[in-house]
Amino acid sequence: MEVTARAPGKIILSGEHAVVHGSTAVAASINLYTNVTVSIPTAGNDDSLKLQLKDMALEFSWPIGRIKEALSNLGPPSSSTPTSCSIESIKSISALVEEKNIPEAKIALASGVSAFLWLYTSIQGFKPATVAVTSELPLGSGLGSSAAFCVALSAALLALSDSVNVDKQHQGWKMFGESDLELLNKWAFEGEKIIHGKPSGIDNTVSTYGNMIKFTSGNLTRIKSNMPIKMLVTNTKVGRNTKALIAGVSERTLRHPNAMSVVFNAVDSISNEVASIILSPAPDDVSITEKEQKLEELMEMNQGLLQCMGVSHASIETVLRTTLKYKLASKLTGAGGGGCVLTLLPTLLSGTVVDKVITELETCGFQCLISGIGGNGVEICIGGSS
Ligand SMILES: Nc1ncnc2c1ncn2[C@@H]1O[C@H](COP(=O)(O)OP(=O)(O)O)[C@@H](O)[C@H]1O
Ligand SMILES: C[C@@](O)(CCOP(=O)(O)O)CC(=O)O
Ligand SMILES: [Mg+2]
Repeated sequence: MEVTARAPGKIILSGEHAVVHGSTAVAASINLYTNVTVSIPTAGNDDSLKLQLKDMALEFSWPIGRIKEALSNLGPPSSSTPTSCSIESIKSISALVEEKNIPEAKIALASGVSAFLWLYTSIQGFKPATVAVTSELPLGSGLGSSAAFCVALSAALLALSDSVNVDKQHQGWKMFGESDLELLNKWAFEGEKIIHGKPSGIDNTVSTYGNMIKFTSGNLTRIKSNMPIKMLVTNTKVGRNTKALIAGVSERTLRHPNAMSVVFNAVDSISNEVASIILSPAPDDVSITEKEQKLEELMEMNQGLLQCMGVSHASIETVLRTTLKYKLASKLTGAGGGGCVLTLLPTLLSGTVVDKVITELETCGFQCLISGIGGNGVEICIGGSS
């Protein structure tokens, strides 16, 4: 039996980090996906669990007996009850990951492999399987690869469990029903906790549901955009770690609680305004231009507040300076500290200017892409035979 799931990455239009502290944020899915295929053998003598990270040509394999021994404290799997990984289980899982001697240059993968082991054993138990992963998303760049990985993995694993109802006859990509989406989003959040430390849940939620969402304290409101939004995404290619950046903001908050609370409140107002601008009707080009100008100003304000939180970076500042030469507004997206920067491309901006700004950014060594935003969330495709 084989199931493939694909889940999109995301951009955060406003509110990253502050959303971890209860402020509102606005995010949209992008048309770059992570694919996870889970193959469960029906018979045979291969008694191991394999994780193949195809893009990196890496394979990790554990004898099922070894996993059982390490996680002997786990009861039978309960796929309908999302459970947090205890400190004891995370220690056992870390030991299983350490045995694989991940090369130092790729050690950031360790948290993803740990999340994999937790989601797999919690949903499927101690069954042998091969899990293959590919991704169009750059890892650790602010486009939510960690959430897309957890969402696609949870979807494929749940599709093979008794907890969700999937039409096994249906050919091609299909979506889950509303209650199944809620369940898989909760599982993905448990995986994201292992990777991010203290996630807000916005990334797994937008990857699960797709489109555009407003998110506050675990609650989502779907947003139907009333204007075309075109974003240039510039990857500075400066590596960083979301978990460390979130922890840094929390430490700053402990040192300066009053000042940071004002910063988070300002971000909350910005995100609510961003959402209402996107939602409000725009009957003609003039009103679209007015809305774009307001969004640009709010992006600049949000970027200033992200600097206050200490998550900007010299490479991000270079992108800001470069795009400003063309009168374009930018802000970092995701955790910052490097990673990706968003630049709003107004509808009436000429293609020549877009080409010029991209050329100049690429000359600095950055990578640019114009992503489609607001597509479907997670989807699955049943394949193979039982
Ligand atoms: N396709 C994948 N395969 C394995 N691990 C992944 C994959 N995608 C993401 N991860 C895990 O998520 C981490 C990146 O997450 P994070 O630092 O939150 O950045 P982002 O979510 O912005 O890409 C990776 O270092 C890895 O541990
Ligand atoms: C910084 C944060 O707001 C977004 C992190 O996004 P990413 O992992 O950098 O793609 C954290 C979170 O909301 O969980
Ligand atoms: Mg992440």
